[in-house]
Amino acid sequence: MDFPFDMNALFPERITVLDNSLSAGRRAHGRPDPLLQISTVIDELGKASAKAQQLPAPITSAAKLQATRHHLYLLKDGEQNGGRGVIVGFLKVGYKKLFLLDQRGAHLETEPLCVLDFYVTETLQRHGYGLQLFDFMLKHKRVEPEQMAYDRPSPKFLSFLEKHYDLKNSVPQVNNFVVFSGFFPSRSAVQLRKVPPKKPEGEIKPYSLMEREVVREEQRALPWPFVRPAGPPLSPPLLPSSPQSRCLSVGSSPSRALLRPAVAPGSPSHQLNDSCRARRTSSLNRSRLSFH
Ligand SMILES: CC(=O)SCCNC(=O)CCNC(=O)[C@H](O)C(C)(C)COP(=O)(O)OP(=O)(O)OC[C@H]1O[C@@H](n2cnc3c(N)ncnc32)[C@H](O)[C@@H]1OP(=O)(O)O
Repeated sequence: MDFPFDMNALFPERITVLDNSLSAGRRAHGRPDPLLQISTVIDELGKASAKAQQLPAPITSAAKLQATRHHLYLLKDGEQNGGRGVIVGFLKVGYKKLFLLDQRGAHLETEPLCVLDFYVTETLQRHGYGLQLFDFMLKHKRVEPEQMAYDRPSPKFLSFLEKHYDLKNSVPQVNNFVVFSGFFPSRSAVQLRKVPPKKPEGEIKPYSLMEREVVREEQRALPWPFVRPAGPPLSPPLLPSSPQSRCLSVGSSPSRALLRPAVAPGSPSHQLNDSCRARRTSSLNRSRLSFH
């Protein structure tokens, strides 16, 4: 991806780590970083990533990065574009409070580092750039791939994780985060706490909101399970098979959702949870067949 300005001047390093300051590190001649140009790069990458993943709206933008404590790793090839450099791709990570199910189905409160967005320019995919970005991030964050959670990984990303890090056995969840079998034993007691049996309402957030779900939530007036008033939907309804389709339970905002008690097998809620789990699993299976 090339831009009408010099990437090498903007991003001195091959891989730049950006946080909410959007500072690329160098302050040429005492002047601040050209924030506008950096913002343009992030916004365009976010749009390209959303398009590649068929998301309704970007989950990465300069404004979103400024508003969070996420880290964005940006990879350039400094020799392309007549020596001005091109942006190859990016990887965005951040810590999230998540309620996850371990292998035995017990709810656990966790706060892992999550991969939230990941994109390499179409023409440069399968050249090892994604691996360079990911390896850099692992070292920078001092984390192992199996200790991380993955926010609705795409088929390509699942293939990437299996190929490079041998991550293939995911532990079923009721939200759309994916964790692999090494996740639970490898976490320290501090990072992984078993959920106490009872907590005051509102304190526990059962299913954490995904970045990409927030995009949809921002367009909604009322959270599930409240029924929307009559009138046209604010965003198009999702087909069960569409890439944006979600388990309804994930749509509950963490700031609004309450921990629901266990439900009896056969009850409507139980069936809903089952159908959500089945849908995610089937979507993972389906996605493995649909690489192109
Ligand atoms: C939580 C999330 O962020 S989910 C969103 C992930 N992002 C996307 O799906 C956007 C589109 N895809 C991409 O941008 C890239 O393919 C990435 C970021 C997933 C991987 O980056 P790359 O530079 O292509 O990865 P890299 O070259 O290091 O590794 C290649 C491996 O990735 C996987 N992969 C990459 N592209 C593809 C593809 N088109 N089809 C299937 N697998 C692919 C394969 O395992 C591939 O190995 P192979 O070529 O031997 O089959």
